Amino acid sequence: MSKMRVYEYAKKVNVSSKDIISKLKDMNIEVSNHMATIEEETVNKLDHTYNKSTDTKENMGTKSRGNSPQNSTNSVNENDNSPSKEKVKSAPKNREGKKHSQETQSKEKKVFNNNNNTNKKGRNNRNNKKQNRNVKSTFVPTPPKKKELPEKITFTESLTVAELAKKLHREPSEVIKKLFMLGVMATINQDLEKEAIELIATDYGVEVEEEILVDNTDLDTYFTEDDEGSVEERPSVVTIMGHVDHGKTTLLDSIRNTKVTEGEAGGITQHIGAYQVTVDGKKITFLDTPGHAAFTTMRARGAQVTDIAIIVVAADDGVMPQTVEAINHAKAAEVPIIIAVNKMDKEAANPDRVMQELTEYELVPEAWGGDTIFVPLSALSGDGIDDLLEMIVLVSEVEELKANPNRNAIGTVIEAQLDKGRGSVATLLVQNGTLRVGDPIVVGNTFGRVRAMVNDLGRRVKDAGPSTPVEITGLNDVPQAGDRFAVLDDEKTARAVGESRAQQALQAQRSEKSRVSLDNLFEQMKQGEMKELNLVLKADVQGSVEALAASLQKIEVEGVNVKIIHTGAGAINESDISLAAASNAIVIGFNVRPDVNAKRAAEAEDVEIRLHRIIYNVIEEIESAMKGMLDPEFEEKIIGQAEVRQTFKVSKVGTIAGSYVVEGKISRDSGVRLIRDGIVIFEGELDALKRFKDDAKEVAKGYECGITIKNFNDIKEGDVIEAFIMEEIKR
Ligand SMILES: Nc1nc2c(ncn2[C@@H]2O[C@H](COP(=O)(O)OP(=O)(O)OP(=O)(O)O)[C@@H](O)[C@H]2O)c(=O)[nH]1
Repeated sequence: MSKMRVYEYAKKVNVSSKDIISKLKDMNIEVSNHMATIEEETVNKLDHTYNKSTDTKENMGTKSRGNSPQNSTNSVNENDNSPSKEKVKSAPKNREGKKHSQETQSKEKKVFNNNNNTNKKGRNNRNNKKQNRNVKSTFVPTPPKKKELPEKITFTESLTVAELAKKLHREPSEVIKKLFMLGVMATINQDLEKEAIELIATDYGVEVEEEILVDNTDLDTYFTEDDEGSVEERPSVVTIMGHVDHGKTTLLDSIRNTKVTEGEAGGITQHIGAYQVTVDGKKITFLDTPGHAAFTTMRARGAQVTDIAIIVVAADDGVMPQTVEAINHAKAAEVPIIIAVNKMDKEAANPDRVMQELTEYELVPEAWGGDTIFVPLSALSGDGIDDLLEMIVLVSEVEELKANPNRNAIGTVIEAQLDKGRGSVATLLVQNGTLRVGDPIVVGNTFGRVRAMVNDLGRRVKDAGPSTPVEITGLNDVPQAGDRFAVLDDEKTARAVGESRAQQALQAQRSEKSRVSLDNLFEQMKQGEMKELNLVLKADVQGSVEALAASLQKIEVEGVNVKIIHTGAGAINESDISLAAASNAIVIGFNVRPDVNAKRAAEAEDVEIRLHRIIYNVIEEIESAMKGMLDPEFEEKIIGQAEVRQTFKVSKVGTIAGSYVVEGKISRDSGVRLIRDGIVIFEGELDALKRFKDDAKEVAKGYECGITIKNFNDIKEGDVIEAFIMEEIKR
């Protein structure tokens, strides 16, 4: 027998082409469709099968379809020597088949009729079994390589076609075909969108689930909401703001002195950046850094720690620029405002004026029909402070401030610094949960285990609940004020998260670094016409760093702004220098010195280090440095005049003005103006300046010269040629 086409053979043995294709597939012979040619050898094999089973053909065509799966299985069991037993048992094929028949059969008939239609195959498998049973010890087709479909696949974000195929235990080509049928054109390495993945999986009848990656290095993920049932009332956190000298510090001190010791007999207050007082059995937490700079710095870092803002206004001074700033900061943060009208003991005190002025900022006292609380007091004498505290308690109650003490602590860094004896010391404000000694913790880009906790009275404590400020030790590095912290379940995770956060921060710093490389600096300047002065700031304590940074960032010299690329507490180290070197920055040390390695590196890399002890000096120095690096400003200076006495027209050269220098000099590189009857006719550049036949660099007063002007020939006798240069003005 010779070669023949599938349909011819099907006709010959009186079965459908589809059956033949399936049969061939079972024999591991791929044919594309019913027109495909089958080799003689294959024909022989088929003959072998079909001839032997011609007596069962009837069964093949009809009965097998009617067979219950049970029968089918039984029939196989009878004929156990066949490897196809496993195949029959493979349930997913049925599942897959069912899916197909329901959803995509019609489509598949068009495209997958060649080899992929498992529905048909399933039926044929059963046919095979039937044959195998009836035709014992005949040719047994090798089982196809297809593996079972998985029950379920998962993916994160996306999968390539190849990855999806692998997960489905299918050939990529098969998946590509399916995608094509579903209207998606894809190549093997193409990333598939979620919809496409779901479409394919559903088509195979495989469950699919997208796994959302939780980035455990993002501290946000730990700042979760608590359910209603688990939260309890917590103390409010209060910030005091106001204009210079209106009495913020005095107020903070007098509250602390009168109240802290009252509650905690014998306690010696300790400055840790925040303290708590007890009023009518309720606690209030005060942030101890007066002024809105700290408040804003924290807010800028995404830390919302303040619940209530007290704005101090001196009754003898009234609303001042920083009062307004403070109001705006509080409003921007959407925290309730209480106005403390201070210095009421003073004769010049005029609380009505304060109230009047504040109405402009929508802060209207209750007595005047508004809802702003005004408390007249004297921070100095202590009068009215109790009223203020009562009002704070009242507002806290209205605000319904709640937290869940029974969870891992989360919160914000109030202050942090490097202590010679204790290492990294950080004041944390617990905002939710309870912080305990021994807790594994991630603080900003640092990590550790809470070694010791000290409260605002300098006492060691074992735990700290919501709204409590505590100073902790045990971190691997100094975090920054405004950094957030979270307690993790175990130290290993804390370390991993902390380390990877530090790494990320470093990378972010590096990428920032590469933004101001020599390669793109010019481009940047050209685009934004903006120059930046990069600075690395190091100071003894984090507080000074922040103060310094805030002041420096305020410096404005036209067109140039300060960019602080790195700050930190502690000595200037080698990494500061390498960062500065890479980003063309100046290093400023405030009350700190470079260590030996840093000194060496700075010399090698030619990095400038500026050491200061007074903030004002730093600012002044930077300001003048910035002025120096501005584009120079130019001023025009007239250097001379020449009278045109004669003109010569020379082809190719143009008009040559035979001139006489009447004043100053004319130089080769000067700009020129042609003046006729006192009117400037033309302004441009000198083209050539000659003395007789020779080029001259400059021609002084009293000498004759030949002048040509670039792109200008309309020169007449009697014209005046004025020469000028642009001179740089020193700032
Ligand atoms: N008479 C009187 N003087 C007060 C009162 N409160 C504060 N002062 C005085 O006002 C001056 C400034 O007070 P501070 O508490 O330093 O003011 P501040 O707002 O903290 O000032 P900065 O820290 O410079 O922003 C000090 O001399 C205080 O003694 C008060 O209630 N009555």
